Amino acid sequence: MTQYEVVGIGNAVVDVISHADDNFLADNGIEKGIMQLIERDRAEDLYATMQDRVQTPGGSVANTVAGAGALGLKTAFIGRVRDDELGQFYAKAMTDIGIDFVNAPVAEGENPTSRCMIFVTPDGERSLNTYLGISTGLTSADVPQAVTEKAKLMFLEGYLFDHDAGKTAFREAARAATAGGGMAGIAISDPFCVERHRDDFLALIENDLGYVIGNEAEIRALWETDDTEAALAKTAEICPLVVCTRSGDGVTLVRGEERVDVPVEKVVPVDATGAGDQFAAGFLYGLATGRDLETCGRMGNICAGEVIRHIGPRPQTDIMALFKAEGLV
Ligand SMILES: Nc1ncnc2c1ncn2[C@@H]1O[C@H](COP(=O)(O)OP(=O)(O)OP(=O)(O)O)[C@@H](O)[C@H]1O
Ligand SMILES: O=C(O)C[C@@H](O)[C@H](O)C(=O)CO
Repeated sequence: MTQYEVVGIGNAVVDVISHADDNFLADNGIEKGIMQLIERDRAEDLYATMQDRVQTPGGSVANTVAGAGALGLKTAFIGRVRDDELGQFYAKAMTDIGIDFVNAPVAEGENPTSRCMIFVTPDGERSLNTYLGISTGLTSADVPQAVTEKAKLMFLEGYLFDHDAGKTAFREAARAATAGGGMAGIAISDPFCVERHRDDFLALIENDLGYVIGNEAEIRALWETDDTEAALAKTAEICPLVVCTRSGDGVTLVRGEERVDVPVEKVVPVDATGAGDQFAAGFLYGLATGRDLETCGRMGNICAGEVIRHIGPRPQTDIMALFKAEGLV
C-alpha cells in the first residue's frame, strides 16, 4: 500500500532572492541563467550586495513537493538541514504546509544549512549562486526505506547525483519505491551535472526509473547532441515517460508511441525561479490522480505559469481554482 502520493529527495536550500541588472551580473562574475556553486565567503559577499532580498524555502525537488502538497497530495520530503537558524526556518516552513519533513535538523559537527543567492534580471531570468552546505552530504542513512517503499511517485533531484553516496541512495530509493508498487523519476536539474556523470545518469534512467523530467538543454546533454528531437527520441527508448519543458514554448511529453505537445501563452516572467519545479508539481499531481498525458502537461503549465508571475519558487495562489477555471478538475 502506498502511503505517500509524492516523496521527494533533494537539496534543502534556503533561497535569498533579489533584483539586479545585467551589468551587476557581469561586474560580479555571475553567469546568467544557470546555477553556479559558490564558497561560503562569496555567499556572504553576495548576500551583502542584495538590496531588496526576500528569503524563502527553496531547493528544486523540495519546491515540487511543496507545490504537490499545496494541491492536496500526501507528500514527504527527504533532505538535510543543520539545526541552525536557516535550518529551523526551512524545516518549519515545510511542516507548516503539511509536508512530512523526514529528517530532523542535524545538531552539530557539519556544514551549515545550504543557501542560494538568486538574482532576477529585468527579463525575469534568474541566476543561481548556491552555497551547498549540509544538504549535499545526503547518504542512504538519510533515506528510510519505510518512507521510500510507500511512495506512489518518488522524485529525485539530479543535483544530488554529484556524489557517489547520493547515487547509491537514489538507486536504493528508486528500487524500494518500485518494489512497493510505486514509480520513481528524476528531475535532471543541470546539463553540467549530466556531463560529469552521463553514464550513471543513463544507467539509472534505463534500469530504475519510470519517468524523467528535464528542460531542452538537460535532455540534449544526456546524449551530447544539439538536436532536441533526437535526444527526446533516444531518451524515450530507455524510459517509459519523458517530459521535456521548453520555457515559453510549453512542454513535450512522450510515453511510448504517444506524444503530446502542450503550448503555453508566452510571457516575460516576473521571476523564472521555480518554473521547472512547479511544472513538475502540476505534472505529478496529474500523474498521481490518473489524468491523461495532455492533462498532466496542462496542469504542469498552469503551475509553472503561476510561479513565474511572482517572486519566489513556490505557489502563492490557489492553484486548484486555476485548474477548475480551465475545466481540468
Ligand atoms: N516565458 C514563459 N512563458 C510562459 N511559460 C513559461 C515561460 N518560461 C517557462 N514557462 C513555463 O515553465 C515551464 C518550465 O520552464 P523551463 O523549460 O524554462 O524549465 P526550467 O529550465 O527547468 O526552469 P527553471 O530552471 O527556471 O525552474 C515551461 O514548460 C512553461 O510551462
Ligand atoms: O531552478 C530554479 O529556478 C530554482 C529552484 O530550483 C530552487 O529554488 C533552487 O534549487 C535554488 O535553491
